[in-house]
Amino acid sequence: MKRRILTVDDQKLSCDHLRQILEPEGYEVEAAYDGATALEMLRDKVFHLVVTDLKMPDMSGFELLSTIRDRRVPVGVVVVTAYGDTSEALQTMKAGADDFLRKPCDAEHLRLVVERTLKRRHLFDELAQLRNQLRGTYSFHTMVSQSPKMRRIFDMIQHVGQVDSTVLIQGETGTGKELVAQALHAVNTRRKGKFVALNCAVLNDSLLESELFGHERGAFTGAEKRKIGRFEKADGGTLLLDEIGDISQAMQVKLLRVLQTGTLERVGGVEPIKVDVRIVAASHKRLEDEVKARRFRPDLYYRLKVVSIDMPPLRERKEDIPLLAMHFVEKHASAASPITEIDWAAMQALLNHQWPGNIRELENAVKAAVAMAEGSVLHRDLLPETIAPRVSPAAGGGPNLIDIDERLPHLIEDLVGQVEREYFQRVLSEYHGNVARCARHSGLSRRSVTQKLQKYGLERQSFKKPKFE
Ligand SMILES: Nc1ncnc2c1ncn2[C@@H]1O[C@H](COP(=O)(O)OP(=O)(O)OP(=O)(O)O)[C@@H](O)[C@H]1O
Repeated sequence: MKRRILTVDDQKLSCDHLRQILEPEGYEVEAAYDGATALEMLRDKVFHLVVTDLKMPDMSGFELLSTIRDRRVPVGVVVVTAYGDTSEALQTMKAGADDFLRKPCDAEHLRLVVERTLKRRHLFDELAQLRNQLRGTYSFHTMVSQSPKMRRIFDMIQHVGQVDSTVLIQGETGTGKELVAQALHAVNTRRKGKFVALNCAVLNDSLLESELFGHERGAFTGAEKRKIGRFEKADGGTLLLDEIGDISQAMQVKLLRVLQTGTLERVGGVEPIKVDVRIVAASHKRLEDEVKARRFRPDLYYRLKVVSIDMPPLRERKEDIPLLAMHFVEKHASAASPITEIDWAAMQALLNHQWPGNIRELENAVKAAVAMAEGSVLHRDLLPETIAPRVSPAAGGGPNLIDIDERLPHLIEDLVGQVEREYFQRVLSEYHGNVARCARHSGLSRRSVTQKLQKYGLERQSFKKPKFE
């Protein structure tokens, strides 16, 4: 299908000039000589891109852009600004322009900007469509991820969830260790019992001991009532011991004893109490190193790491950033902050950041941006400066002030490919390889489904229901 471009300028000559450059490139080009006509044309016909002048007598290009975005017309917009007016260019980007061009338009630059904008729009639209189709495909309990490393962890949780082995989850802060622990609880029959968590790093030994094991009335000054500890509260369920690498040697001994015997004594108590608790331990420190440095007991370490899960940091699974960012937009958007999209420049800043605070840092950044946003789009300058350093207009000068990361289209293309492959795999298996039913389900023609299966090397035969005589 030919890509259709609408040029908007009160100067007929300028529209003709754009047409002369763009038509030989294979685009279908139409012109409107004022904003109101442009809006009418956009209502009546599908356009993929609008290239509008900024200065026009009745409705300015700026107003046209804002109306297009307010009405959520799914079209790319490139604004043509006066030469050298940097602040104007920045303003238009803030208002949701995909890109801008300076007058007089250089043919080569125009071709490049148009091609790039159309490509990005196309990928973004595809991504948005897939997101709707696939809500669910990349979720696992309260987590979302499409990175192969995380998908393996999800499989593992499903697998070890059925047994009661102790699990050690290691990984940097904010990588989702607690969510993994909750998922381990949720897939186990113990989900009928409680999931109890305790951060061991914030308490001194005596407080930690009474928090874990409870205490009897009068066990120490201030112990006015009997207290039930976390172990007892988690009886029949799961106990997450977070930041286990930070507990003292003395506490390690006490904990080991409870793990070995399955019984504990409350502080100040004499009666052994039997508990049936599945232990999940988490640590941002690598316990193996702590053992080598003789700060952590090897016997406790081996007892904890019957199953070991290593959480990859976010910088090693950048393909998850668009998915997670959109997940957090959806999670935190509200009637007062009705964000539905993340613009290109903001997404690029998210992809370029190194995320020392991992997913928690990403969630906080998106949450704050959603709360501050006024329109439906999360723009780059809503993100913290540490993630999206401000571009000073004075420092500009090149054709584009915002440096577009050229890897991004590939990254998104890969993502779309992966998402799509998994989608078709799932639908094929649901309909046992029946292409007609897959086509009906996905709203595509049989031919398109067959092409997709070929593209992703999916053999419909292998999804057929086995026949038994
Ligand atoms: N895969 C994921 N999908 C959605 N949200 C996630 C995912 N992973 C983590 N989060 C969110 O990121 C935040 C941090 O996750 P979590 O508390 O589980 O990390 P953690 O590794 O236990 O952190 P810490 O080491 O600081 O205790 C939470 O708000 C959580 O909801």
